[in-house]
Amino acid sequence: MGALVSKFWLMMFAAKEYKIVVVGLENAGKTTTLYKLHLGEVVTTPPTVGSNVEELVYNNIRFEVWDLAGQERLRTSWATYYRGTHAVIVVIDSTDRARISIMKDELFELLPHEDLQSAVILIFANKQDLKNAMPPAEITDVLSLHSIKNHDWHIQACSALTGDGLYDGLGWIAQKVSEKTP
Ligand SMILES: Nc1nc2c(ncn2[C@@H]2O[C@H](COP(=O)(O)OP(=O)(O)OP(=O)(O)O)[C@@H](O)[C@H]2O)c(=O)[nH]1
Ligand SMILES: [Mg+2]
Repeated sequence: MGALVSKFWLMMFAAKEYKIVVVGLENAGKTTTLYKLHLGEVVTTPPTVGSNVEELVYNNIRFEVWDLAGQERLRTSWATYYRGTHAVIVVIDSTDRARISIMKDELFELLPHEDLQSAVILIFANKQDLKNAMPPAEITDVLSLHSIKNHDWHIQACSALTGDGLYDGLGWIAQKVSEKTP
């Protein structure tokens, strides 16, 4: 009986873990975002090769967050992480006007992937602490976000350095995933 009860609680608890994958071009701020959320600190790391994974708890919801590598030769590995994903976070360097069209191509390549059909998409318009950052409305236009029809999406201005906006974005994901699987 005791074992049955603890299995029940384990299942209830386990049911509340959601998987997030974090993608974006190199230097966008994905790893900085992950560790600012995980540790509350800015951690300086070399460019990611492979991935980092950490658990975050927000509003009693557990997230397993996978921070992937953004360099061009490593982006082909993103799809190997998609299975079981509830949310994708796309981190944008809002100052990088030259390469945002590359991120648009990457975004529209990942959206139809079969493992992401029920995933919600959060775009972090990162580096808003810098003067020349594009505002979210401009990024929305350049990325043609309004043409996304099959996924819930949301854009959030943020700075992984100061932490501004990060929990607003995570809160949007928390709300969306718990609506889908109450
Ligand atoms: N000013 C500013 N700099 C940031 C911000 N977020 C990240 N950075 C800086 O951007 C650089 C790249 O950050 P990373 O988090 O390593 O970037 P990444 O997206 O993980 O890059 P890859 O691992 O190569 O894909 C670092 O020098 C960070 O300190 C931000 O919000 N504002
Ligand atoms: Mg990284």
